[in-house]
Amino acid sequence: MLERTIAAIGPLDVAAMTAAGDLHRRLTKPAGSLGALEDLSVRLAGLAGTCPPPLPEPAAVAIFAGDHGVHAQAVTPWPQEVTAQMIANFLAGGAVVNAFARQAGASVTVVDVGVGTPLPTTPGEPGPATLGAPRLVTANVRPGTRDLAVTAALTRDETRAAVETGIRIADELIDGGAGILLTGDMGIGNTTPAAALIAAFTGADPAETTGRGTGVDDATYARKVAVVRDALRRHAPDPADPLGVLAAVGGLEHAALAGLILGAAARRVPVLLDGVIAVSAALAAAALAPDATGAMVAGHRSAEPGATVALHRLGLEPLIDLGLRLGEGTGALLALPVVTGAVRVLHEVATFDSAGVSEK
Ligand SMILES: Cc1cc2ncn([C@H]3O[C@H](COP(=O)(O)O)[C@@H](O)[C@H]3O)c2cc1C
Ligand SMILES: O=C(O)c1cccnc1
Repeated sequence: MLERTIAAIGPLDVAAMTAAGDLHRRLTKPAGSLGALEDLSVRLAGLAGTCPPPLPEPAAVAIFAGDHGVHAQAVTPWPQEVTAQMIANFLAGGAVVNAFARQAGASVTVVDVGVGTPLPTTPGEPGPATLGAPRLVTANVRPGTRDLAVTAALTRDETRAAVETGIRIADELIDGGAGILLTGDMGIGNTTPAAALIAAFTGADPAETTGRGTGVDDATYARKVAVVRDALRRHAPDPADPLGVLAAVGGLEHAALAGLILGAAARRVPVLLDGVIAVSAALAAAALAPDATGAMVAGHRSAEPGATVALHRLGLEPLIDLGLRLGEGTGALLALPVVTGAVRVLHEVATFDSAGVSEK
């Protein structure tokens, strides 16, 4: 499934991009006046292979949840059970991501790809990922990763299973009608593997890729950087072997998000990236299929320093920069109206000719 998906990912359609650029020049506004929205809409035309590209509606957030063996290294002050407890909160509609999803009109799908503690009784309906009320998909590859400070976090088979879960969720959501996918994550400790992945794929120093996550103190931060540094030394992951990197120092939600991104790219549907977990997964997706970057839209710049390192490597400019450091998909949801607006311009704005407006 992974190989088939990678093979389906192709470059942007140049003719559709040229048509979008030409259309922009005829719309009733000074050329270039919509800044980054113009480039984005041109790229989305290239992704869709048509101008104007379809409006990115409806939107579907997929929150991949997993636990982390590296929690044992005290890299986060939060107990591991919070991952499962937050899943219950997502399904009950009480988290920040739910509030923003309601505002944006987006569906929420929670995927247990590797939660390590039992889920509290879940009010959500189990079943396939579709558009609608928050729902839970159970696809638990293993109950949390192994401790990457001691051994490889995952086997290659487990990594592939998580990536393919992400691809399957992308397919289900798109088959259900989604016009854009948004990445979400939940996993106490997951900023540590994200920092390790970004360092492994970019070659940046762990001090540049590691942040304070949920807000760790100085001692915990120093420990976290050391854990990432030691893990890279121990595993020496090869960036030319993306599954190997994910297996050595990644997480199940990171692997599944890489799959979601690849799945969206293969279907030529845009995928709006959230924060540092998402962009670390995006580096893995781009290493597996370089053309996948054509489908990626960076929602926001996470306050986590690794996010900026990853975005730079991916060549993506984030749409908003609000100092968010939450995850869940919150930054992607806030950016969604910007993406929709960029495309709507190509659908609805009059041309100088049609509106009888004089050109300069
Ligand atoms: C109540 C709560 C809600 C969250 N929602 C997202 N995260 C975010 O914080 C975690 C990563 O940070 P670290 O690596 O420092 O543990 C992830 O679960 C991420 O999704 C949350 C964290 C907490 C505590
Ligand atoms: O950028 C993120 O996604 C993020 C930042 C801090 C904690 N959890 C997630």
